[in-house]
Amino acid sequence: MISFKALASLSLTHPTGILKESINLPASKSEANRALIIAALSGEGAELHNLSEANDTQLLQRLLKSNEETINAEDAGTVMRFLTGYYAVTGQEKILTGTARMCQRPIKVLVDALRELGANIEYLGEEGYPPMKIGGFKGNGNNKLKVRSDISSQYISSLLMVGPLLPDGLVLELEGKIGSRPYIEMTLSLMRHFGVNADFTGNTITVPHQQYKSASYSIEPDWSAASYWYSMVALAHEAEIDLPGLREQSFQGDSAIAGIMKHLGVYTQFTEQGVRLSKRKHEHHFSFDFSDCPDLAQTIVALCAAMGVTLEMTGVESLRIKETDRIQALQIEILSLGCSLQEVTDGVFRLELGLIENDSFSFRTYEDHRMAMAFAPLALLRPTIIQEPRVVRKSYPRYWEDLQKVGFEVTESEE
Ligand SMILES: O=C(O)C1=C[C@@H](OP(=O)(O)O)[C@@H](O)[C@H](O)C1
Ligand SMILES: C=C(OP(=O)(O)O)C(=O)O
Repeated sequence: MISFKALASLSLTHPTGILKESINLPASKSEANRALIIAALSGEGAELHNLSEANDTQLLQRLLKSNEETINAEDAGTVMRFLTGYYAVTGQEKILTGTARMCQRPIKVLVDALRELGANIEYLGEEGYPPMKIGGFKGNGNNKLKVRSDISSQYISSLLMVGPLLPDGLVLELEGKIGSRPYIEMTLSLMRHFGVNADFTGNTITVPHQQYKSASYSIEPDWSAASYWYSMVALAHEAEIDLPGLREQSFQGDSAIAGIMKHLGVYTQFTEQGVRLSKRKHEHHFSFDFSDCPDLAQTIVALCAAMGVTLEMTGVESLRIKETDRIQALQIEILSLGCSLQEVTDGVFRLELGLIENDSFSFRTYEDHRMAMAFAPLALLRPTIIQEPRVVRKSYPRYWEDLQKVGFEVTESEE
């Protein structure tokens, strides 16, 4: 048994290229982390099933029980943003910090909005970034706010979840482009599931003052994690992969992967149990706007580069402020596939193809789980080394074991 947690890098090959298996995906960390915050805000009674084994969810569960003054959100964006709203409005005195990268991920939009609502938040380092000291809520602030929605939807989700607790509720007017919109809808859907009404019309979201009600909720498997299995099916010689538990009517915007992959070589059959993926012909050019599903961009760039599909993509502005600068990380890593990714006009990126000349690949992961998971399927083409494989723990800790289940040979690498 290999301890993937301890490895500096690992080597992947797939001797047959034939994939036939049923894979139990981890539960969605996005759904789980909303449900945990709502459960904490509603007091007793919320019953959550299938909570994710993802570190982001395990961490939030631990932190919500912690009496420590200093709270470390590590590299988890939802944990940082959701706890900021939660501690601020419940008046808990906390110092909230994270990894070095987390302290470079902006939080000003959320902090400004919470201050207007009556929160007391002080930056302990650079203005606009964690770490922060939170405490002492005076709940008589202005409850009608204008909030920028073009940087991160997590600020909006954080505000919405505490909205029902505010004495006069909350009215948010979203300014600018609405990025990652399905994540805002997911927040509202889960709030409704726990008995709270909210209205989203045009650019305005209204959440009256109300109480969350107890309910039970079973977290759906993670559609973002499913995207790597789509990639593997597309690159395999033969494949039939079942992903039980996924729903066609999902709260997760990343279920868009089913539609995307119609063009890129995978047929999705929705069954009573979940989905069944099989191979179909792919197109040779693909254009897509990732504004609603930014976490799928790395999967699609790596896959198109490997399959020789030219790609034009937009809606990827937020990629620069995630676990790493994902645009830059992609630009560097696809060089070994002979490809380049260039911004051709403002916000429009084009993947230019080249010849794959290497007999094997080695990919760096930049402390970003999605770099590791998006490039690993390329081991179906050439022996592939993935550096710092432990990054997958953020959302999909059993990823490497699941690859072994479908016949990948996964060994420790010297590199
Ligand atoms: O709310 C959420 O659960 C998330 C929202 C998205 O972030 P942005 O809103 O910052 O794009 C997404 O990239 C992230 O993985 C999870
Ligand atoms: C961007 C991500 O997560 P977060 O922003 O929650 O750290 C992600 O999981 O791809």
